[in-house]
Amino acid sequence: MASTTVPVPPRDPAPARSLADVADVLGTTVPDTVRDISITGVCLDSRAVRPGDLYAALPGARTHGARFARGAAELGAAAVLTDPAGAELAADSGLPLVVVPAPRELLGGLAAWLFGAPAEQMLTFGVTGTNGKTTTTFLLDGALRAGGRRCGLIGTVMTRIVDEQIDSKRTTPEAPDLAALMAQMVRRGVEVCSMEVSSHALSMGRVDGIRFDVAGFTNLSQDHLDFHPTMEDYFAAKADLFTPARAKQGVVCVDDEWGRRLARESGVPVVTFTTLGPWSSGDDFATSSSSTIDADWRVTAARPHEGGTDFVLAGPDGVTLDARCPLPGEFNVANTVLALLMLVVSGTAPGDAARWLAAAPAVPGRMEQVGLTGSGRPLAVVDYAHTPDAVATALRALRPSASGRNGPLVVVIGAGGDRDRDKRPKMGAEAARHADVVVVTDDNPRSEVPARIRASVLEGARSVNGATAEVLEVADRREAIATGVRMAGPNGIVLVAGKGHERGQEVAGVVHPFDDREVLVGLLGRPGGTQPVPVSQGRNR
Ligand SMILES: CC(=O)N[C@H]1[C@@H](OP(=O)(O)OP(=O)(O)OC[C@H]2O[C@@H](n3ccc(=O)[nH]c3=O)[C@H](O)[C@@H]2O)O[C@H](CO)[C@@H](O)[C@@H]1O[C@H](C)C(=O)N[C@@H](C)C(=O)N[C@H](CCC(=O)O)C(=O)O
Ligand SMILES: Nc1ncnc2c1ncn2[C@@H]1O[C@H](COP(=O)(O)OP(=O)(O)OP(=O)(O)O)[C@@H](O)[C@H]1O
Ligand SMILES: N[C@H](CCC[C@H](N)C(=O)O)C(=O)O
Repeated sequence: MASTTVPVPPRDPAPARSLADVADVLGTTVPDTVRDISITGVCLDSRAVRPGDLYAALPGARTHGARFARGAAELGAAAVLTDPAGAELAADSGLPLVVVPAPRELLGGLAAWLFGAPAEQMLTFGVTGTNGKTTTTFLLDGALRAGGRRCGLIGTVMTRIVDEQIDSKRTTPEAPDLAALMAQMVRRGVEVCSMEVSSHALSMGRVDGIRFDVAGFTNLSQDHLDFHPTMEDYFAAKADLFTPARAKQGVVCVDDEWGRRLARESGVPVVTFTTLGPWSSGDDFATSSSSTIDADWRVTAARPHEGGTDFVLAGPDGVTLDARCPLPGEFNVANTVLALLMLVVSGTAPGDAARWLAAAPAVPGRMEQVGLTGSGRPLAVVDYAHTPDAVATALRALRPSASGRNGPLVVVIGAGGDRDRDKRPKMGAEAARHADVVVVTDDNPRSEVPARIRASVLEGARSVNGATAEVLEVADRREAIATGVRMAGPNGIVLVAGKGHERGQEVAGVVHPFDDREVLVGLLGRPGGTQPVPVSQGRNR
């Protein structure tokens, strides 16, 4: 089906409610003089207010939204919801104020109420974890489409309502936008919504007011330690999705210790699975029975092939299922099993789920082969690896292909500014451990000094004992990619990591158009269409 793209999320007005009713839902009251004011929406960004909105003026890390109440009034806001500090700041806006101690905590419930609890009118899948959320939601969405369902998708790469594509501002939208989006989905007959649930979203109440039919957990490894003080806090944020207020049931990958802990501590019933075992690449299925991890389902055999992996999944009561991961990279088997079991626990027959998943399309910017290869050109792959674990995972997945081609494995890598500083040297170190050549460059420096970020990545790359990788610094990303292509040579592989589907490079508050894939196409030429990368996968953990 052809897709259309619109620049901003669609938002229909909500059914009109009186300000008195709104205040009542928030557990407070408003003066009689303003009780009949009509509210037809809620918005927490003064710049996006529409006539009739309740402007939620929230305190933040950088500023207080109440400072922008006058701007909201100019755009037609009908009233302001804020806290006592905001009430003072918003006093000159001329708008009626609804004042509560912690407005962010009430926003999700309010938005859900205003829009008629849209999440309850669809089947909802929520996926969390450090890596794999986008991939798993795309797999769910692709499978359900293959099964003929009308679908909605919300995540980092895009938001989609049936066949309409909308750019995503972030991984998980703020609660008012989410409720409005879901109301649109319901209006357009969406039966199933698959969405990513970031730890920021869970911590900041963006999914309050939604109780997912099935929650899924991929894995946990270091990221976002700028926002979460510790890994423990990061885990707690993710684990919160597995509580009765947020989900009815869950599926948990127990390949890592965090997943095993989540399975033990989950507040909702969960089905667990592991993909670990001595199965490995090769022409024949290698079987495994020795994994000691306790899990309801396990991958017992696997056979990688061009563009994916066929595998056998064994479940309770001796059930076995032949399934296919339609994406390259062994790590995608875990994402596929997660999607498969989320479908199964929601009532899809296992055989149907496996068949539909095998037909799911590739995910933009995830292990995506770009540009022409052969005739003196290397194999170029764009991947969104932007954590130490993902960098290692992506490079491990490509190593067998590099060996097969008898060429070097080159990675072009940077780390984002205004994000977890501690992950930078670790990303550099993983790059040096798993690649032959590391080209360190910029990746959205944002407000930081780019050279300092690069220095941190370089420091990690150069500190690995015994690593033989050649480490280069090329500040300009376009030039760095060209260097990576050159260094890979005709037999090598160049992995351009970190930006995946992104179409901009954010420097000092300005987003400059930039797409790794376009740069590679410029260097290597455009094939008939992008295909999944033909990695011959070995064990890559
Ligand atoms: C840490 C974080 O997530 N912060 C988000 C949070 O910021 P904040 O509460 O500190 O707000 P602030 O910037 O101080 O502003 C205060 C209030 O004034 C409002 N405001 C501000 C300026 C203005 O002109 N008008 C206006 O109304 C803002 O909307 C906000 O409500 O609320 C803001 C309003 O929605 C978000 O823009 C901001 O996201 C920032 C930009 C961000 O980069 N978030 C990223 C890290 C994020 O959320 N990422 C996760 C994915 C992570 C993953 O990879 O797993 C995501 O779900 O996207
Ligand atoms: N199950 C997995 N285990 C380890 N690494 C993975 C897994 N799935 C994906 N990755 C790696 O992580 C990168 C990001 O994958 P994906 O976009 O699916 O994750 P995400 O959780 O949505 O990330 P983000 O929250 O930053 O959007 C991929 O490009 C790949 O390198
Ligand atoms: N969702 C992640 C994406 C990071 C991607 C990378 N390109 C960067 O800018 O750090 C974040 O916002 O931290």
